[in-house]
Amino acid sequence: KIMGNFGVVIGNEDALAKELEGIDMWGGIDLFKIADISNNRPLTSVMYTICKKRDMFVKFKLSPVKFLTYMMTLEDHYREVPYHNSLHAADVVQSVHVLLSSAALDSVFTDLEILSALIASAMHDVDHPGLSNQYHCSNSTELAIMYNDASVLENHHLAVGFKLMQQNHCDMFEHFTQKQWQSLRKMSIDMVLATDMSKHMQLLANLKTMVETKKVAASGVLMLDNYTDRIQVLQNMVHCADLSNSAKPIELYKKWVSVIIDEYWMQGDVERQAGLEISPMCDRHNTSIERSQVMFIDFVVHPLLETWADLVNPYAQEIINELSDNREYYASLI
Ligand SMILES: COc1ccc(-c2ccn(C[C@@H](O)CN3CCOCC3)n2)cc1OC1CCCC1
Ligand SMILES: [Zn+2]
Repeated sequence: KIMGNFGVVIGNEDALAKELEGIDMWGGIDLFKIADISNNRPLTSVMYTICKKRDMFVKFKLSPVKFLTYMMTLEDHYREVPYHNSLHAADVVQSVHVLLSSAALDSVFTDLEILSALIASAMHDVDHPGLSNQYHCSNSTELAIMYNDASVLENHHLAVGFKLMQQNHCDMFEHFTQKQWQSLRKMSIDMVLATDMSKHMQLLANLKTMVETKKVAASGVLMLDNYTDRIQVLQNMVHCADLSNSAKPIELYKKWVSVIIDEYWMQGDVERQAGLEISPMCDRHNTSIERSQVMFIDFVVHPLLETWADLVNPYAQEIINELSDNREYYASLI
């Protein structure tokens, strides 16, 4: 009875059903609660529910059993770190699902592009060690050597995510044509590599250019007529979802702040122990949580989400409003 209604076998399906009702809405689900009632399978249950809703099993002849076996294996390969665990992956999957549903993107993307964005989101931080790229490169760790200091973590997440697909009973894309497989793989790789924060400025610049030159059909949907434009919108969508905590309802946002700070401070402790320079905002003995959130919103999150809102205007205004309210909340605590 692996099938359950949400891909996971638990005692209380109806409690999970209740919690997942808001899955199509921005901030509509509480992943911390879903982790509790899904027997700590938030990623599997969210991904299964969304793919079911989007009829992906029929569209791509996916074996639900193989899909679930892969998703549970993928979820098992997320580490028990405070932030970059399967809860965060589930959050990014659900956020991408909502961003994809924006009216401005209505029937803009193909089913394969949508599936690729969901798969990329599900695997985008798998086996994250809770230590940053900077840490790996500064210390020439095994991963840094493996990937020559270039998007070290992101390359690792992709390698793990795709390697697991080759495992027994995990080959859910067995019915894909070579063309479909190559396309999904290339798009997923391009999206996950774009979650490297060192690519943020370049991604934002591309998005701004797209907004300035955007072509909109009479129906109001975006016109994207080449791979470069299409993948840039998908990359920015996943990147927005990855950094969207501060644009969610304040109670959820506060939970994300407490776990990301734990991870930053754990990294700072490792650096202090090793006599290394402590990374920005990672020193538990001198970080103002409120000030750093306000700065992160002002310098990173708001510029990105505001540009995204321009692209899909006016369908992301609620996200911008939520972000501004949350910024004021932390600014008032400084
Ligand atoms: C809810 O707040 C956040 C949500 C997500 C992130 C976030 C996502 C990816 N990153 C990048 C790090 O994975 C890499 N860093 C390099 C510096 O060392 C620590 C590791 N950070 C950050 C957040 O706040 C930070 C803590 C105070 C202000 C900024
Ligand atoms: Zn992430």
